[in-house]
Amino acid sequence: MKVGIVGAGMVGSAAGYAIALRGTAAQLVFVDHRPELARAQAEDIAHAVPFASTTLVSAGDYTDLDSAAVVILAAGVAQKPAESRLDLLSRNAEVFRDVIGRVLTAAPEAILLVATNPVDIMTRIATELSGLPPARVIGSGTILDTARFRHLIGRHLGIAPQFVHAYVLGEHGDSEVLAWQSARAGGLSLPDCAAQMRVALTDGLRAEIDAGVRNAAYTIIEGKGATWYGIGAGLERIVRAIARNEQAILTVSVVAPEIAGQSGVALSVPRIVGARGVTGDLFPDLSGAEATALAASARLLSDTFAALAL
Ligand SMILES: NC(=O)C1=CN([C@@H]2O[C@H](COP(=O)(O)OP(=O)(O)OC[C@H]3O[C@@H](n4cnc5c(N)ncnc54)[C@H](O)[C@@H]3O)[C@@H](O)[C@H]2O)C=CC1
Ligand SMILES: CC(=O)C(=O)O
Repeated sequence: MKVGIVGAGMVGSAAGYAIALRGTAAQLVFVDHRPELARAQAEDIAHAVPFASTTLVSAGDYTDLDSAAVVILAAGVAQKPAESRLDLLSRNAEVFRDVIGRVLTAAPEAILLVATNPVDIMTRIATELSGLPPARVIGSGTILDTARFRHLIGRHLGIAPQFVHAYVLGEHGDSEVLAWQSARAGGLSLPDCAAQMRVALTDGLRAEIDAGVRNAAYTIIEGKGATWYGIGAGLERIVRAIARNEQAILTVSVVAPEIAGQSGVALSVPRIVGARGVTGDLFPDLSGAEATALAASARLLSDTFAALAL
């Protein structure tokens, strides 16, 4: 399978590195409006391949995306310290107006995988600009927030995060919703698992985990200017689900006819991902407060999109 990556900065290159190390794609092509950056990233990542896989890594222009099955969109500006993801919207909408048509001319059959922030609204914009069915325009959504949630729960309980089933829903951003009610580990609810592992799961501890997930990007950006490893691995995970037609359950963002009281909004719930893109949604049990917060998150995304003159 051929994968294209438009935007060869920190996120695009981290995704490409993860894909090349795991051999998820047979061929990987970087495109950037700074061609020298795309070339340098491709060359650097190609030098990792002999240690790991047989992925052919190159840089090119849009025409080199021909026959790509997936194109990752990681082009645009990223947050500076104290900026929110929503602050990036008008600048990155402009980038997508430049990029989407060119990608589809070269690779009309591709699934678009959006990473650029604010990712939910950029997914909605990419869906509108491309005219593709929503199943084929997938935002990375809260895949990263879900990983952060599983990491913190697993660390607290003393179990590997792969065995924690807990999801972050809604916006990939400040209004996201940690779905505690449905979270499980080892077939147990979290309170039961915590009791059997003899660890406390107090309200204070839940609040600490909530803040750790919600504020992770701000803390990391404060420390090193941007985040890239987590999302790079998350993007590889989505590409793998498509490449292997896994029907994996991942929290990704697609435009839905109606969700959490809003129509046409893109936000994350657990979704089934395979070769045809997203083919189904799952709705975890939510507490009353979680359902209210999800509706508020959907409303925020809907209102922000409506305020954007496309
Ligand atoms: N979805 C998620 O969970 C995450 C999303 N992000 C987002 O990913 C995006 C990229 O972040 P970084 O890689 O850190 O930024 P970066 O600045 O390192 O890379 C962005 C790249 O886009 C390129 N670019 C800009 N305009 C372009 C255009 N019109 N055509 C082609 N290429 C263009 C730039 O030359 C640059 O190489 C940001 O919007 C950031 O907020 C970052 C982390 C996590
Ligand atoms: C930057 C960003 O969206 C994140 O790390 O969550």
